[in-house]
Amino acid sequence: MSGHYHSPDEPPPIVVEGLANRFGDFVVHENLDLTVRRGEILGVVGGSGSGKSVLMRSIIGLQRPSAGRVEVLGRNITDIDPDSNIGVRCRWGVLFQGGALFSTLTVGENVEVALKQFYPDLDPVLRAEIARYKVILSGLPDSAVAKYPSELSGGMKKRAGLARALALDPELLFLDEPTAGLDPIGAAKFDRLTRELKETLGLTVFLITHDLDTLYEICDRVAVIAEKKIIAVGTIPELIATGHPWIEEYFNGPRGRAARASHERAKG
Ligand SMILES: Nc1ncnc2c1ncn2[C@@H]1O[C@H](COP(=O)(O)OP(=O)(O)OP(=O)(O)O)[C@@H](O)[C@H]1O
Repeated sequence: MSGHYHSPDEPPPIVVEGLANRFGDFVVHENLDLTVRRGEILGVVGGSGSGKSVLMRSIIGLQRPSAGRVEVLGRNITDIDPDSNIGVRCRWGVLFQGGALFSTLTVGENVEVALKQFYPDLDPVLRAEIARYKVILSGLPDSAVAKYPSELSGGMKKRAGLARALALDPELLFLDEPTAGLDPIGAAKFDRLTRELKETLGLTVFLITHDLDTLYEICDRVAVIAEKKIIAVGTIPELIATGHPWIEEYFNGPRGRAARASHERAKG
Protein backbone atom coordinates (compact mmCIF):
# COMPACT_ATOMS: atom_id res chain seq x y z
CA MET A 1 0.00 0.00 0.00
CA SER A 2 1.48 3.37 -0.89
CA GLY A 3 0.76 6.87 0.35
CA HIS A 4 0.28 9.96 -1.80
CA TYR A 5 3.37 11.56 -3.32
CA HIS A 6 3.77 15.31 -2.85
CA SER A 7 6.44 17.69 -3.98
CA PRO A 8 7.96 19.77 -1.17
CA ASP A 9 6.88 22.93 -3.06
CA GLU A 10 3.17 22.17 -2.75
CA PRO A 11 1.12 24.59 -0.65
CA PRO A 12 -0.30 23.42 2.69
CA PRO A 13 -3.38 21.26 2.08
CA ILE A 14 -5.75 23.60 3.94
CA VAL A 15 -5.41 27.38 4.20
CA VAL A 16 -8.20 29.47 5.74
CA GLU A 17 -7.86 33.24 5.75
CA GLY A 18 -10.12 35.90 7.19
CA LEU A 19 -13.05 33.48 7.46
CA ALA A 20 -16.38 34.88 8.66
CA ASN A 21 -19.60 32.93 9.20
CA ARG A 22 -22.81 34.59 10.31
CA PHE A 23 -26.33 33.26 10.67
CA GLY A 24 -28.50 36.39 10.62
CA ASP A 25 -27.11 38.58 13.40
CA PHE A 26 -25.39 35.66 15.05
CA VAL A 27 -21.64 35.68 14.40
CA VAL A 28 -19.92 32.30 14.60
CA HIS A 29 -16.56 33.20 13.06
CA GLU A 30 -14.90 36.54 12.46
CA ASN A 31 -11.49 36.86 10.84
CA LEU A 32 -10.52 33.24 11.45
CA ASP A 33 -7.16 32.05 10.06
CA LEU A 34 -5.88 28.47 10.03
CA THR A 35 -3.23 26.53 8.12
CA VAL A 36 -3.15 22.75 8.23
CA ARG A 37 0.22 21.17 7.42
CA ARG A 38 0.59 18.21 5.12
CA GLY A 39 0.75 14.87 6.91
CA GLU A 40 -0.29 16.11 10.33
CA ILE A 41 -3.19 15.17 12.56
CA LEU A 42 -4.57 18.53 13.61
CA GLY A 43 -6.94 18.39 16.57
CA VAL A 44 -9.57 21.14 16.69
CA VAL A 45 -11.00 22.00 20.10
CA GLY A 46 -13.31 24.64 21.49
CA GLY A 47 -16.34 24.97 23.73
CA SER A 48 -19.71 23.64 22.67
CA GLY A 49 -21.15 25.88 19.96
CA SER A 50 -17.80 27.62 19.32
CA GLY A 51 -18.04 26.79 15.61
CA LYS A 52 -15.89 23.69 15.07
CA SER A 53 -18.40 21.92 12.82
CA VAL A 54 -19.22 25.12 10.93
CA LEU A 55 -15.49 25.52 10.29
CA MET A 56 -15.26 21.98 8.95
CA ARG A 57 -18.34 22.55 6.77
CA SER A 58 -16.77 25.75 5.41
CA ILE A 59 -13.59 23.86 4.50
CA ILE A 60 -15.40 21.08 2.66
CA GLY A 61 -17.68 23.49 0.82
CA LEU A 62 -20.95 22.65 2.62
CA GLN A 63 -21.19 26.08 4.26
CA ARG A 64 -20.75 29.18 2.16
CA PRO A 65 -18.78 31.65 4.34
CA SER A 66 -19.94 35.25 4.75
CA ALA A 67 -16.35 36.38 4.02
CA GLY A 68 -12.83 35.05 3.68
CA ARG A 69 -10.89 32.56 1.62
CA VAL A 70 -10.67 28.80 2.00
CA GLU A 71 -8.10 26.97 -0.08
CA VAL A 72 -8.08 23.17 -0.08
CA LEU A 73 -5.42 21.24 -1.99
CA GLY A 74 -4.62 24.37 -3.96
CA ARG A 75 -8.25 25.11 -4.97
CA ASN A 76 -10.26 28.07 -3.75
CA ILE A 77 -13.36 26.39 -2.31
CA THR A 78 -15.23 29.64 -1.65
CA ASP A 79 -15.22 30.69 -5.30
CA ILE A 80 -16.24 27.55 -7.03
CA ASP A 81 -19.71 26.20 -7.39
CA PRO A 82 -20.10 22.93 -5.45
CA ASP A 83 -20.82 20.94 -8.61
CA SER A 84 -17.75 22.21 -10.40
CA ASN A 85 -15.24 21.23 -7.71
CA ILE A 86 -15.83 17.53 -8.17
CA GLY A 87 -12.11 16.96 -8.90
CA VAL A 88 -11.07 18.21 -5.47
CA ARG A 89 -14.06 16.78 -3.61
CA CYS A 90 -12.95 13.22 -4.37
CA ARG A 91 -9.60 13.96 -2.68
CA TRP A 92 -11.09 14.19 0.81
CA GLY A 93 -13.18 11.91 2.98
CA VAL A 94 -15.45 12.91 5.85
CA LEU A 95 -16.67 11.06 8.93
CA PHE A 96 -19.61 13.08 10.22
CA GLN A 97 -20.83 12.93 13.81
CA GLY A 98 -23.00 9.80 14.11
CA GLY A 99 -21.53 8.27 10.94
CA ALA A 100 -24.31 9.57 8.63
CA LEU A 101 -24.78 6.14 7.06
CA PHE A 102 -27.72 5.39 4.76
CA SER A 103 -29.92 3.14 6.91
CA THR A 104 -31.43 1.26 3.95
CA LEU A 105 -28.05 0.24 2.55
CA THR A 106 -25.62 -2.35 3.89
CA VAL A 107 -22.20 -1.24 5.09
CA GLY A 108 -20.64 -2.38 1.82
CA GLU A 109 -23.29 -0.55 -0.22
CA ASN A 110 -22.73 2.59 1.87
CA VAL A 111 -19.06 2.52 0.90
CA GLU A 112 -19.99 1.90 -2.73
CA VAL A 113 -22.11 5.09 -2.94
CA ALA A 114 -19.11 7.38 -3.44
CA LEU A 115 -17.44 4.90 -5.80
CA LYS A 116 -20.60 4.85 -7.95
CA GLN A 117 -20.80 8.62 -7.94
CA PHE A 118 -17.19 9.29 -8.90
CA TYR A 119 -16.47 6.16 -10.99
CA PRO A 120 -19.81 5.25 -12.61
CA ASP A 121 -18.18 2.91 -15.13
CA LEU A 122 -16.37 0.81 -12.54
CA ASP A 123 -17.18 -2.89 -12.84
CA PRO A 124 -19.71 -3.75 -10.06
CA VAL A 125 -17.72 -6.79 -8.90
CA LEU A 126 -14.56 -4.73 -8.58
CA ARG A 127 -16.53 -1.93 -6.89
CA ALA A 128 -17.88 -4.36 -4.27
CA GLU A 129 -14.37 -5.74 -3.74
CA ILE A 130 -12.90 -2.24 -3.19
CA ALA A 131 -15.71 -1.50 -0.70
CA ARG A 132 -15.00 -4.74 1.16
CA TYR A 133 -11.32 -3.84 1.36
CA LYS A 134 -12.14 -0.42 2.85
CA VAL A 135 -14.41 -2.04 5.44
CA ILE A 136 -11.62 -4.38 6.52
CA LEU A 137 -9.07 -1.53 6.46
CA SER A 138 -11.34 0.26 8.95
CA GLY A 139 -11.03 -2.63 11.37
CA LEU A 140 -14.40 -4.30 10.79
CA PRO A 141 -14.76 -8.04 10.17
CA ASP A 142 -15.62 -9.30 6.71
CA SER A 143 -19.09 -10.21 8.01
CA ALA A 144 -19.88 -6.50 8.58
CA VAL A 145 -19.96 -5.81 4.82
CA ALA A 146 -23.47 -7.28 4.45
CA LYS A 147 -24.86 -5.80 7.68
CA TYR A 148 -27.24 -2.83 7.92
CA PRO A 149 -26.31 0.14 10.15
CA SER A 150 -29.08 -0.81 12.63
CA GLU A 151 -27.27 -4.12 13.22
CA LEU A 152 -24.02 -2.42 14.28
CA SER A 153 -22.78 -1.16 17.65
CA GLY A 154 -21.84 2.53 18.00
CA GLY A 155 -18.15 1.74 17.56
CA MET A 156 -18.83 -0.37 14.46
CA LYS A 157 -20.92 2.43 12.96
CA LYS A 158 -17.98 4.80 13.37
CA ARG A 159 -15.72 2.32 11.60
CA ALA A 160 -18.30 1.89 8.82
CA GLY A 161 -18.42 5.70 8.48
CA LEU A 162 -14.63 5.68 8.33
CA ALA A 163 -14.68 3.02 5.59
CA ARG A 164 -17.00 5.28 3.61
CA ALA A 165 -14.70 8.26 4.18
CA LEU A 166 -11.79 6.18 2.81
CA ALA A 167 -13.73 4.96 -0.25
CA LEU A 168 -11.94 7.21 -2.75
CA ASP A 169 -8.40 6.93 -1.31
CA PRO A 170 -8.50 10.49 0.05
CA GLU A 171 -5.49 12.67 0.86
CA LEU A 172 -7.44 14.56 3.51
CA LEU A 173 -9.57 13.01 6.19
CA PHE A 174 -12.08 15.04 8.23
CA LEU A 175 -13.27 13.47 11.47
CA ASP A 176 -16.00 15.15 13.51
CA GLU A 177 -15.88 13.83 17.08
CA PRO A 178 -14.95 10.27 16.07
CA THR A 179 -14.65 8.92 19.62
CA ALA A 180 -17.78 10.57 21.06
CA GLY A 181 -20.02 7.92 22.58
CA LEU A 182 -17.36 5.19 22.54
CA ASP A 183 -16.18 3.48 25.73
CA PRO A 184 -12.55 4.31 26.66
CA ILE A 185 -11.18 1.06 25.21
CA GLY A 186 -13.09 1.52 21.95
CA ALA A 187 -11.99 5.17 21.79
CA ALA A 188 -8.32 4.24 22.29
CA LYS A 189 -8.59 1.59 19.54
CA PHE A 190 -10.17 4.12 17.19
CA ASP A 191 -7.35 6.59 17.97
CA ARG A 192 -4.75 3.95 17.13
CA LEU A 193 -6.53 3.14 13.88
CA THR A 194 -6.58 6.83 12.92
CA ARG A 195 -2.85 7.13 13.58
CA GLU A 196 -2.05 3.91 11.67
CA LEU A 197 -4.14 4.97 8.68
CA LYS A 198 -2.54 8.40 8.67
CA GLU A 199 0.92 6.85 8.64
CA THR A 200 0.19 4.07 6.14
CA LEU A 201 -1.88 6.08 3.70
CA GLY A 202 -0.03 9.41 4.07
CA LEU A 203 -3.18 11.25 5.16
CA THR A 204 -3.59 14.73 6.54
CA VAL A 205 -6.26 14.62 9.26
CA PHE A 206 -8.54 17.44 10.50
CA LEU A 207 -9.98 16.07 13.72
CA ILE A 208 -12.65 17.81 15.79
CA THR A 209 -12.75 16.38 19.29
CA HIS A 210 -13.62 16.92 22.94
CA ASP A 211 -11.53 13.90 23.85
CA LEU A 212 -8.40 14.94 25.76
CA ASP A 213 -6.90 11.45 25.44
CA THR A 214 -7.18 11.70 21.65
CA LEU A 215 -5.40 15.07 21.73
CA TYR A 216 -2.54 13.70 23.81
CA GLU A 217 -2.22 10.35 22.04
CA ILE A 218 -2.46 11.10 18.34
CA CYS A 219 -2.57 14.82 17.49
CA ASP A 220 0.58 16.46 16.14
CA ARG A 221 -0.84 19.92 16.82
CA VAL A 222 -4.04 21.32 18.27
CA ALA A 223 -6.00 24.40 17.13
CA VAL A 224 -8.20 26.16 19.68
CA ILE A 225 -11.39 28.00 18.63
CA ALA A 226 -12.64 30.68 21.01
CA GLU A 227 -13.81 34.26 20.65
CA LYS A 228 -14.94 33.48 17.07
CA LYS A 229 -11.45 32.68 15.80
CA ILE A 230 -8.49 30.34 16.19
CA ILE A 231 -6.80 31.79 19.24
CA ALA A 232 -3.79 29.43 19.17
CA VAL A 233 -2.34 26.48 17.25
CA GLY A 234 0.54 24.31 18.38
CA THR A 235 1.63 21.30 20.38
CA ILE A 236 -0.11 20.96 23.74
CA PRO A 237 2.93 22.34 25.69
CA GLU A 238 3.00 25.31 23.28
CA LEU A 239 -0.69 25.94 23.85
CA ILE A 240 -0.36 25.76 27.63
CA ALA A 241 2.56 28.22 27.44
CA THR A 242 0.23 30.85 25.90
CA GLY A 243 -1.38 31.26 29.31
CA HIS A 244 -4.79 31.90 27.73
CA PRO A 245 -7.42 31.32 30.45
CA TRP A 246 -9.62 28.98 28.37
CA ILE A 247 -6.61 26.89 27.30
CA GLU A 248 -5.31 26.85 30.85
CA GLU A 249 -8.62 25.59 32.21
CA TYR A 250 -9.02 23.05 29.40
CA PHE A 251 -5.60 21.41 29.68
CA ASN A 252 -4.86 22.02 33.36
CA GLY A 253 -8.34 21.23 34.70
CA PRO A 254 -8.95 17.82 36.35
CA ARG A 255 -9.68 16.00 33.07
CA GLY A 256 -6.75 17.60 31.29
CA ARG A 257 -4.39 16.62 34.10
CA ALA A 258 -5.72 13.04 34.11
CA ALA A 259 -5.23 12.71 30.33
CA ARG A 260 -1.67 14.07 30.60
CA ALA A 261 -0.80 11.71 33.47
CA SER A 262 -2.12 8.73 31.56
CA HIS A 263 -0.20 9.77 28.43
CA GLU A 264 3.02 10.14 30.44
CA ARG A 265 2.50 6.73 32.09
CA ALA A 266 1.97 5.11 28.67
CA LYS A 267 5.18 6.68 27.35
CA GLY A 268 7.02 5.19 30.34
N1 LIG B 1 -27.25 26.35 9.68
C1 LIG B 1 -27.22 27.06 10.81
N2 LIG B 1 -28.11 28.05 11.04
C2 LIG B 1 -28.05 28.78 12.17
N3 LIG B 1 -27.15 28.60 13.16
C3 LIG B 1 -26.25 27.62 12.98
C4 LIG B 1 -26.24 26.79 11.81
N4 LIG B 1 -25.21 25.91 11.92
C5 LIG B 1 -24.63 26.16 13.12
N5 LIG B 1 -25.25 27.18 13.75
C6 LIG B 1 -24.87 27.74 15.06
O1 LIG B 1 -23.48 28.04 15.00
C7 LIG B 1 -22.86 27.78 16.26
C8 LIG B 1 -21.67 26.87 16.05
O2 LIG B 1 -22.13 25.58 15.72
P1 LIG B 1 -21.16 24.32 15.55
O3 LIG B 1 -22.03 23.15 15.24
O4 LIG B 1 -20.09 24.64 14.59
O5 LIG B 1 -20.55 24.22 17.00
P2 LIG B 1 -19.48 23.17 17.56
O6 LIG B 1 -18.30 23.94 18.05
O7 LIG B 1 -19.22 22.12 16.53
O8 LIG B 1 -20.29 22.61 18.81
P3 LIG B 1 -20.36 21.15 19.51
O9 LIG B 1 -19.04 20.96 20.19
O10 LIG B 1 -21.46 21.31 20.49
O11 LIG B 1 -20.63 20.13 18.43
C9 LIG B 1 -23.94 27.18 17.15
O12 LIG B 1 -24.43 28.20 17.99
C10 LIG B 1 -25.00 26.73 16.19
O13 LIG B 1 -26.28 26.79 16.77
